[in-house]
Amino acid sequence: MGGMSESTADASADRVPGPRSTPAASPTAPGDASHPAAPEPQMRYVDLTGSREAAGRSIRMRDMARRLPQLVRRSLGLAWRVDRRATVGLLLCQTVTGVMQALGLVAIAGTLTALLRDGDVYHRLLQAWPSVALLAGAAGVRALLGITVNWLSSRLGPLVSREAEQMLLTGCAEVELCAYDDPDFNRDREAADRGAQVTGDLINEGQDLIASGAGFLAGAIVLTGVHWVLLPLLVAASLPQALAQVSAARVRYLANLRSNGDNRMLSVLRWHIYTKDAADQIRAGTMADFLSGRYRQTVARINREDRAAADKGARMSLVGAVCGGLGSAVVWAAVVWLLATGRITVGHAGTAVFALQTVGMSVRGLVAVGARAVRTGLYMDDWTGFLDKAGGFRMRRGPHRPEPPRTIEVKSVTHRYAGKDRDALSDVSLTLRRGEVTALVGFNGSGKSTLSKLVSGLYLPTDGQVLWDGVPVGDADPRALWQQVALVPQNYAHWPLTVRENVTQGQPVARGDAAVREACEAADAHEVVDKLGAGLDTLLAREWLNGEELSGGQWQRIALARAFFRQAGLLVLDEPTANLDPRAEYRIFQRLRDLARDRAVLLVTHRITNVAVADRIVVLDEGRIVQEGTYVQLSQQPGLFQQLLSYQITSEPEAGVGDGT
Ligand SMILES: Nc1ncnc2c1ncn2[C@@H]1O[C@H](COP(=O)(O)OP(=O)(O)OP(=O)(O)O)[C@@H](O)[C@H]1O
Repeated sequence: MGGMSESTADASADRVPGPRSTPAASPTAPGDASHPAAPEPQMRYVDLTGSREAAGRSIRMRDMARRLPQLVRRSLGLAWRVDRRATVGLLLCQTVTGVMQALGLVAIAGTLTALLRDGDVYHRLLQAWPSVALLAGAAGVRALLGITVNWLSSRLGPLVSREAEQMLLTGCAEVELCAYDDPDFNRDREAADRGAQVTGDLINEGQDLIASGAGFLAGAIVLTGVHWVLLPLLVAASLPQALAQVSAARVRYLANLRSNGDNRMLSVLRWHIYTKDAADQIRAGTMADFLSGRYRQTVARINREDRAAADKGARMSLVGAVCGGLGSAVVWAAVVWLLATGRITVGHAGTAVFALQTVGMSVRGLVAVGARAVRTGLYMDDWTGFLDKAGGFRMRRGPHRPEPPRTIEVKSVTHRYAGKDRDALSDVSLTLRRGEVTALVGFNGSGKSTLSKLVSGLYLPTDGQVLWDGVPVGDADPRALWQQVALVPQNYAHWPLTVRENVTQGQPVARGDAAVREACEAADAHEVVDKLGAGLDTLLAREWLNGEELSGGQWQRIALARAFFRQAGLLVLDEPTANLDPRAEYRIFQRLRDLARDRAVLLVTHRITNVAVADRIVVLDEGRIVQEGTYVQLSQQPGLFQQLLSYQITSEPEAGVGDGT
């Protein structure tokens, strides 16, 4: 088959690439390595593969025949999207290859007919040479075209995969934040990620299908020209082998699907074992043996599935090959019979031999590549399905473009996370005002961070309303709304970018570095920057070339500078001083009043002694507001605030005393 790309022969096409994203979930039922006698729970990630299992079961001859033209169109569509000229080049090459194949077969007939004629050898050779020249020329052109097809396909494949990844990244940025709390969304996103990785494979597979199709057509035309009975006979003889290949492909796909949860588990374990995040705890906790044991157990389960699928596939292929062999014997017997009964000449019989080989190879190629393309198509369905509906969570909010808010009203808001059986917030009402600092305090899990995310429009409430100057956040254009939000979340990002980019978040302002330095000073991050080798140009990533690593508190100062840099009408600080030393913490709290002059500030903190800076303190307990007032009012009122205050005064008698400079 001219033009069939090298990847066709690559057995690695059976691989199922694991999800590459940072795992969001953590193992849920760790065993106890110190008590090997205790039965170890078989921890596995749940993987709901119902619909994909059904799709996998559809890898049958009929479905495959229906899907193949769609897949070729899809592969060409993708190629067209990234490089039109290369796509046209590929199609041209494949068409010419098919024509050359047919010409080659015709030339064989001409050569054999000339050579087998009566007369002297010299005369016969003279008559045969134009056909021999055509045969050699066609073979040479096909070889060249094959190389060109490989070259163009291998250029297009990676481009297509990168494009598919880009589309996925864009798709992910367009979903509601709550999507990430939904297990179905996370599973679909991982599946889509894997689909994006294999999109490039479809280019090669599409080309191989076209090449096989062209080879089949060329051989079929020539074979029918020799005698009409040969083609249907050959196709019928190839069927058992084709069926066996398709069944083996289905078995492998379903085995991969069954190992999906385990593959995800492996990627989670790999991430924890490889990366720096947990490296200290793996060592100090002597967890290496436990983790690699868990890894081995999971791999063993996957291997068992793979082995069973390989054995079953091999058995099917064997039966197919035996039936195929018998079928071929029938076809060859037919050729001999046609020759013996004078229905075809010796020259035609010779042509039939070559045409039979061409058609047989093409049919086998069509089935083998077809089965693989259908499997690739199923993975790609995960990708396109996800893009079409962004996992069902695409943001659909209104067009309103908010100004810096004067008031933000939270009106009887109730919020429940996906899959939870209780509300994180119940019937909460409060108003934030420009020029005021509002503090949220309460025990862990009382709903403070949830409320701050609702106020920022990151989540939309399950019930009730959050109104920015009277307009529900759901009616606002999310990008325009978030341009008015400066947020320091509890877990702020350590972007592997320069200090400048970390502060500007890639959105510099006209005042340039002067504004960046001002924000750094307000957050006490200037002390950090001054000590860095390249100042604002320093790359904050140790593993990277020329990068520098910051301490936890230094990172928090950068995160604060990031928020102070942003010209936004709402400043949300969720535990902004958790990692700061007492002096830095004191300074930040002192600056809050200044910052609140032209914006609304929402402060979430456990530093009860420091919330005196707030104009109003809201005390949350189990998702409900239980107290509200000034520091003086609440500290004199019996209730939860007094209780929280008493714990902190006992444990932090010195907090908030002087700046010590
Ligand atoms: N993404 C989420 N998905 C599901 N449940 C969540 C999620 N985030 C928080 N919760 C639940 O909502 C409740 C409130 O959590 P929230 O983070 O708002 O509390 P918090 O007061 O900020 O706690 P902390 O002081 O520990 O930061 C908790 O019961 C928590 O388990």
